[in-house]
Amino acid sequence: MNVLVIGGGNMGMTYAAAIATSNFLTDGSLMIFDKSEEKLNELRSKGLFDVHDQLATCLPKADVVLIAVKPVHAPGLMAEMKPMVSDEQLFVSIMAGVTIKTIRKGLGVGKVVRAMPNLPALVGLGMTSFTASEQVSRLELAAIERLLDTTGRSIMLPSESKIDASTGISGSGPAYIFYFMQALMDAATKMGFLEADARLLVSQTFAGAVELFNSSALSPEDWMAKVASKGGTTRAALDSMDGNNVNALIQEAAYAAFRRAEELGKQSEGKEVSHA
Ligand SMILES: NC(=O)C1=CN([C@@H]2O[C@H](COP(=O)(O)OP(=O)(O)OC[C@H]3O[C@@H](n4cnc5c(N)ncnc54)[C@H](OP(=O)(O)O)[C@@H]3O)[C@@H](O)[C@H]2O)C=CC1
Ligand SMILES: O=C(O)[C@@H]1CCC=N1
Repeated sequence: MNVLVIGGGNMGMTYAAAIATSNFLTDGSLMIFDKSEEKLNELRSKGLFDVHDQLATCLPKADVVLIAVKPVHAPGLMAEMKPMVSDEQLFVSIMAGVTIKTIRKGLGVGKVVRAMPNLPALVGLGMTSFTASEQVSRLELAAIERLLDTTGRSIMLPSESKIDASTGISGSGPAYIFYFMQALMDAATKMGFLEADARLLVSQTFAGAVELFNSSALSPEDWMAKVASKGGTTRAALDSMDGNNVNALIQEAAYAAFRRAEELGKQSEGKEVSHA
């Protein structure tokens, strides 16, 4: 199988490197295409893949094409790709808010997988959700799942609406965690800790809590109860968060991302977006 990654930015480079260093490709080649000379030099210096600066030299040879450019570049890229693609090829897009319908129409093809990864893919701990057009076979889906899993874990979802929902949870989710980390670091700094110490206190606390959570089937609420003693410090903090409706506010934020993903999808299809 020949795989082509289009766009060698954060995500494209991450996927290409993960595929290259995994045992995903037992035969065929891994190609990567970008337009910027600086990016091309960086890609070449890795020595991991076959780097192309022309679509014509790589696109027709690809069995699977992973599209990893920014959504704003999608229309121009698809117009350039269209004369060189065939219905046998399978297209995997990780572009946020670009629907399968838009890609099928833009490229004039049938087999499209839409995936929503997240940034921890950079360190092999990504969470990717994906769904596919009905033209993609079970065998092809299994291969795509293995490809996505080179950057962490993946989950297949039944619809694009669920992809939009997962964008509000796992796609944008790392930023919510960083938000919480920043708030705790700000508190630590106010309490007089040096920034390096604040960073250690916060990062080890997050890492330890996640490790604990993954060590059993207990819910976050079960774990909260284990940390909090009656009348103790944790109860004081949790009561403060409950009093300020923090749970509901976090849910509202996740829904804001979900709604924005839906809006972007509609815009990619040229539909009006109502802000009612
Ligand atoms: N970052 C994240 O957490 C997540 C990102 N995504 C999605 O991943 C996609 C890629 O994001 P990211 O890697 O951060 O973006 P980057 O801007 O880092 O990478 C995109 C790359 O594609 C290049 N490019 C632009 N147009 C073309 C073209 N026509 N042909 C070839 N290459 C082109 C860009 O070059 P140049 O810089 O010169 O424009 C750049 O090198 C986006 O669609 C985003 O929605 C999805 C989930 C999470
Ligand atoms: O913010 C965004 O639009 C993209 C999608 C999920 C993460 N980053």
